[in-house]
Formats: sequence, structure tokens, C-alpha cells
Amino acid sequence: MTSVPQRHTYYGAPASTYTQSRQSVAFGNTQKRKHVTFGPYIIGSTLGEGEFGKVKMGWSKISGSSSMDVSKQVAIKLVRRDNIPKNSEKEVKIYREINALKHLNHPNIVKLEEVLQNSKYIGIVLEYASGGEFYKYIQKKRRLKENAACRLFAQLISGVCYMHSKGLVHRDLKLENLLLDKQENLLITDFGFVNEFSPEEELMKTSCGSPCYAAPELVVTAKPYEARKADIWSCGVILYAMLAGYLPWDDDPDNPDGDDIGKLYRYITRTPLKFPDYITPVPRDLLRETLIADPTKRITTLGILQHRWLQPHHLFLAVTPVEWDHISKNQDILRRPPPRKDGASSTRPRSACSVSSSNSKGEKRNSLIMDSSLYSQPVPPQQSQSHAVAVSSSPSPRMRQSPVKRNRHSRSNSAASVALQAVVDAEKEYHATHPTVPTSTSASTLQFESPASSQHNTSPRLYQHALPKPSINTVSSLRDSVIVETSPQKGSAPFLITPAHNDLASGLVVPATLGNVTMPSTSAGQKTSHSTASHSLHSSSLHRRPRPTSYHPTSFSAFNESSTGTTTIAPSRKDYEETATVSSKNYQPTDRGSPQMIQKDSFTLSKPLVDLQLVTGDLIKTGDDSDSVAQKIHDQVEDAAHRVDMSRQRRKSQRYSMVYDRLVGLMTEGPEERVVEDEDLSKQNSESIPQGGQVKSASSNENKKRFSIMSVQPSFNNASKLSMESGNQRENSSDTGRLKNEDFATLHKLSLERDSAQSSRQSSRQRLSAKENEISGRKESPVVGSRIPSTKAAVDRKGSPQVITNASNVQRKVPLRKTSKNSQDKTKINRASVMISSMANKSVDGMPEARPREPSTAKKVIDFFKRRSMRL
Ligand SMILES: Nc1ncnc2c1ncn2[C@@H]1O[C@H](COP(=O)(O)OP(=O)(O)OP(=O)(O)O)[C@@H](O)[C@H]1O
Repeated sequence: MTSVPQRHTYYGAPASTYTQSRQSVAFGNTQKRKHVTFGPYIIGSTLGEGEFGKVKMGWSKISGSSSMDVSKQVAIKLVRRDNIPKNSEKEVKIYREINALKHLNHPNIVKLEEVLQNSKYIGIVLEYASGGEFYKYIQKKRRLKENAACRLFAQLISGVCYMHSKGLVHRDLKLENLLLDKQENLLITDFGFVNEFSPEEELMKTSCGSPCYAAPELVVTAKPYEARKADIWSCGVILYAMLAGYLPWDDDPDNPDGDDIGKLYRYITRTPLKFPDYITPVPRDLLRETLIADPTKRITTLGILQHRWLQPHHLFLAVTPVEWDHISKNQDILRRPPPRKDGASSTRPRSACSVSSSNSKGEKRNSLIMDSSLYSQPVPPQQSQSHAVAVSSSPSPRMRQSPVKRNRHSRSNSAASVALQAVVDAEKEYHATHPTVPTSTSASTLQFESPASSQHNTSPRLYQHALPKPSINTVSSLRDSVIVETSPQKGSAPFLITPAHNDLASGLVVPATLGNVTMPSTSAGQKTSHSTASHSLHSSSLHRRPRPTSYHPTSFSAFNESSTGTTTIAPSRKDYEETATVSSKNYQPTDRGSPQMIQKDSFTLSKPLVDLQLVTGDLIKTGDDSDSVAQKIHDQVEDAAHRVDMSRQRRKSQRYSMVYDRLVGLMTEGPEERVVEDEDLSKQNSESIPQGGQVKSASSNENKKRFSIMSVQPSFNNASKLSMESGNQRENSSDTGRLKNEDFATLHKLSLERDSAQSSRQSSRQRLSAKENEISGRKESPVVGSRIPSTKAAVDRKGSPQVITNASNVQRKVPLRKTSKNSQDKTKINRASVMISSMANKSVDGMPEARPREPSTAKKVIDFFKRRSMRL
């Protein structure tokens, strides 16, 4: 039997593809087949394709076991390293995704298993969502029944609340970024636009997401926006799509395809939400509160949690972020392969050798070191969890079995499956013992139970499936510790909770549920009694099973989401948050109030050598010293050239054709349209949207220190600006490089790059003119900025499931679909997650006047894409 190749076997390997590491692997007792491997994973079929490349199915192998030792299915996002230029927004996107996922442990958020790399690829190993894409699920069913939609929306909101409680916002929530697991639980994925907010700086300035799901405030104003509210809007659109089978505001006769973003948002802000008959009043009410254009009037996540439509899932929704973390932590214990008899760990080693790697040319790829060593970085200190200690113990016999023998293609790694099953069981039991509690939305008028009743009536079984079997022996001090009893079939690692003894001096309190204590009185305005919690912790209830929830939505008093750090926290929330002895700055008063805010420093990991201060404009706006200016300009130029190259490569994909069309449209259409001058754009971005990676060179030292940092994400105006200015920037970079650094090698490199970029642009121009000739020979020259013909536009419309006509509703209802490009590229989909800040340049309301501009190279390129798109 061939063992799993050592990690080093694919480091520094010849620059081919992952296929070069084909291994002959025993497969069954008889058949020997070649398998493509990537590190310890056997690569399977393509699951999908995104911006960064293909996502492949993978099976991990555990060396030393017998044949058929495929243990776990994963999804591996394979990112070609040469597709992600250093310091580019793509690189940042990847880091953002990894850094965010690293901190998120929620059953409805796709789990990051690890990150691997070789000389050619970076492999982001994710939990496998075997249920497929959510939009397809809706598409298949045309629309979801209310109960199903309610369950899935509860899961979505739970995941969103969880990430908000961590101080993260997704900013690109849409159907296409939701997957399903085997049990049809929702998994939020694609965290490329994730960002963090802090109590001090809640507002964000980078507009991103997909137009049809983006909150109006992102588009109609250039003002900073409250990112959580934008996520809530997107959730509303998703819910509407679940229930209706089509997107809201998709019936504008003047903009039937919704590809005119300006019109779309004018329509959204001016047209009342309409519902098809089959959406009942209660979800309508929730949708009305969610899809309010004014973010200050829009419902908060807390409001959603408390909405009566979601009441059937209130137990699930009441699981706190702390609890999800505990559950996840213990699942990790469960997943750990058993120790081998010889004492060696059967766990394949974390890729210590992957701290750094070289490509085939021996070049260090330090910029992309973000493998398992990054993944395995410790979770940032989370004071709220300081009371919890997970103690491992020898696994149960069941755990010693190979997972393959139990279930060859098991979803043993499905966080959602285990945790959600636990919640479902808890809910079932709860409903069994409380028949008056509604189990369907039809009874949703029933109010939440009172906090007092919830103390005693909440099912104790929540943790039974989620946490390992207790071991009395491991309890060091029964007086100070609490055993959380767990399901006997889930292994034997104990879950030992050491309460913090109400250590008010340290600002910590023990989550009541985890300590199996009676919930303190939670009525709003009533002071939380920590001594009560303490007493309970030390009471005779030690061996009682914990209540599944530690707070109840109704236990929260409403608080002003927009206030920053000064919010008075409802007493019940204090059980989960640091007390007054800790500055309120230390946690975000999010709707669900978690004490586990990701520390700013921990999210923007130092491990990636990307200058996050430069490229994540939302996070930090900073100046820079002049010495790094040349490098930055150079990087930007390199990036711009690469972007042009990539654009050409992506012709087969129509992914951005609509956006290019829109860009052209914004430049040229109608009296309200605004043409954004480069200077204008720079000015605007530097003043009001100071995000991103476009560095504008400054003439004086002072100016150099005030570099405006604009959108690093693919803002299309910025992209065009980059293209347009690339020539100048090259000159600038070259000059600056010469002035600041007389390193001949640098100059040589720059000139080589410039030459190659110039030749690349030249060939692009040639192709462009050839295409123009071809097009003009075939048909009348298309009007620049004109709308894509509807039949085509229906295909081109990214990220916007379409609607088809339904007689019962005047709205058009094209089935939700994520369109394929062509037969060869079935998995490639149209999903435009874009920086839409540029769209704000379009005059929607009170935007500045347009100024004419000269045609430029970039515009020609854009025209080319547009024509190509129309032709297709
Ligand atoms: N964990 C997963 N399990 C199963 N399939 C997955 C998983 N992750 C991604 N896929 C499939 O791969 C496709 C592309 O994945 P993903 O959206 O994460 O890539 P991406 O490069 O981030 O794309 P983009 O940023 O353009 O949305 C998805 O639409 C889905 O079909």
C-alpha cells in the first residue's frame, strides 16, 4: 500500500500542475488506479469554479490504515498562484477569506479545514457541502415552502449573527454564496469580501457585493454605511427569493433585466415591496422590516431573531456564539484521529515544512505563505472562553475505528450536521414537552416564552450530540468545575468547564448555560445577579445537564445598534459579555452581543506579507513612507498589467461583461449618467471612499504621506483608471524607483515588466481593433453603453437569479438560476461580486455632474468586452 505522500513531496515540485503528483494508490484489494493528489488529498471531480479557479472534491487519507482509507470528503479551492499577483486585491481577498474562516466556528458557516500550497497552487481545504448550491435547490423547487424557508433563514441569520458577533461582516451575501450540506443545512461561504468592524468604526466605505443583493445605501450614496445593516438587507433579499422564487424589485418595465444599476436602485428606493399571493402575512412583515431602504429604520439582527416568524426556531437561534465555539471545539476533538498504538500520532503532520516554499526556479514565494501554519495559528485570546478547558482523553472504541469503516464517504466533518442535529433534537424534545409552542409558522403569533420559563424548560439535550462523553475522572475539582454531559456515542473526550468564579475583578462572568446554572433574571432593566450565577455553579446542580441556551432573545433589551460603545447592555447579555470592569470598547455591542470579538490584530494576520494597511482600505487608512512608494506604485502597475491580461484570459467567461457594460453605460448614458474623470475619481475616493490599493503619487513629501488609498477590490472605475494610467504609472514607478532606489536590478526588472506589459497591451489593442473591424463588418456598430438585448442580458446578469412569468403575479418570474457560460464551462457561473462603489458614481440621487472624457485605452478595452458580450 502506498502511503500518503509526504508534504514535502509537493513542495518545490516542478512547475506543472497538481496532476504531477499522481500516485499509484491501492484502491480496493484488486484494482490499482492512478489518482491525482494534492498533498494528502486525493483530488476528485470539479465541484465548481469561481473567481480564483476550480473547486475540486477531495478525499483525505490517513496513512497507515488499510485499503479504502478515504476518510473524509472535502472541497479544495485550488488557486493558481500566478493568478494572484502580489499585493493585488485578489491576494487580499484570499487572505480575507482565510483569516475570517479561521475564526469562524458555526455550523452554518463553511468550515476551513486547512490551507496547503505547493509551487503552483494554493489549496484552501473546506468542509464539503455535499448538498450543492442553494440557488439550485430553490430553482429545483421553484420556491420554498414557508417551513423550509423559515428553517433555512433561521440558519442563515444564526450564521450572520455569529459572524457579526465576531466583529465580521460578510458583505456579499447572496444565494450563490450559500451551499447546502447533506442534510440540507445552509452553509455560508465565499468570504472574499468579509471585513471587520469595530465599535469605534462601524461604518464602512467600500461598497461591495452583488448589485441585486446590495443594500441601497451602498449604491445611492457615497457615505459610509453600517455594514451589518447591509448584510441584513442581503438576508432580506435572500429570504424574498426563497419564498417568492424570484428576486424583489425585478419588475421594473424600464429596466426589465435589472442591468441598469442606477435604475434598479431608483426603483428599489421608490417602489414599495410587492409580494406574491402565496407569501403569508407573517413573513411579509419580516420582509417589510428587512427590506427598508433607510438603514436606520431597517430591522436589526436582534429584531430578526425576535421576529415571530422565526419563533419555531427560537431555541436554535438562542445558541450563543460562545456555545457554538464550544461545540465546534469539541467536534474538533471528536474529529481528531485516534493515537496510534506505537505512540505516534496518526494525524498527518501539520505542514511544518510549508512555512515557506520555493517554486521551481528557486524563488521564494514568501508572499503567499499561508498554509497550515497560518491556519493553525492560535485562535486569538478570547476572554470569554477563558473559563473553558477542553481536556482530551483516550478515545472510545468507536472513535478508534477508522472513519472509513464507519462510513466511507461520511460527513464526519460536517459541523452543521452534528450541531444542528443536536439543536433539532433539543427543539423536538422541547416541543414534545411543550405542546403549546408552535412548530410551524401557522402558530407563530405565540410570543416567546418568558425568560423565567426558559430557564427550566429549555431542553437539556442540546449538547448531548455536540459534546463528547464526560469523564468523571478528568474533573479536577467538582466544586470549581462543571461537567457538561454529552452524548455517549460521540466519543469520550470530556468537556470540562472551569468557571471563572464570577471573577468580577477580571471582568469575566461565566456563561450561565455552559455552567449549567439557572439563568439570571433576564427581564429588561433588571440587574443581572452574578452571585446567582455563581451560586448556581456551585450548587448541587453540578451533574445536571446544561440548558442548551444561555440567553433568550427576549431577554435582550433593545439597544441602539448604531451607537458605538456606549450602549447599555441588557442585563442578560452580561452573562456573555465582559462586565463593566472591562471597557465596552473591548467588545462590539452587536445584536447578539458576543464577547468574542476578533481582535483587530488577529484578523489582519501578520503572517501574510501583504501590506494589509495598504490594501484593505476599510480597515486602516494610512499614509506611507516615501521609500515604499516606488514599490507600491510598481506593484500597482504590475497589478494593472496583470488585470488587463487576466481580462483577456477571461473572455470565455461572461462574468463581468454586464459590469463592463454598466461601466460603459455609466460613462456614456443619459443625462443623469456621470462620466468619472480620473482626477475626479481619485479625488472622490481619497475624500470619501478612502479604500483600496490605488496609490496616487504625490509630488511633495507631505502629500506622499497622505496617499489616498482607494478600492482594492475590482472597482471597475478604478480598474479602468488603473489601465488608463498604467503607462503613466509605469513611468512614475520607474522614475521614483530610480530616485529612491538606484538598484540596477530593480530598474532592470521594472523595464522588463514594462516591456512585457507594453507588448501585452499592444497585442490587446491589435486584437481589439480586429474585433472592432469584425463587429463593424457584421452589424451596425453598437451604441456604446446601450443595454444588452434582453435575451442576452438574461444570461449575462451576474449574481441575479432571474424570474419567470407567473400568472398569479404581475411580476416577472424567471426561475432562479446561475447561468452557465457554455457547455465546456458548465461549472463556471455568473456571479458578480464586485466593488460597487464605482456604481455610486452614477448619478442616482444628488451625485455630482458628469464630465466628458476622452476615449482611452481602457475604454477601448471595455468597448471590446461589451461588443464581445453583445455578440455572444
Ligand atoms: N465547500 C464547498 N463544497 C462544495 N462545493 C463548493 C464548496 N465551495 C465551493 N464550491 C463550489 O465551487 C463554486 C465556486 O466556489 P467559490 O464561490 O467559493 O469560489 P470563488 O473563487 O470564491 O468564487 P467567487 O468569489 O467568484 O464567488 C461554488 O459555486 C460551488 O459550486
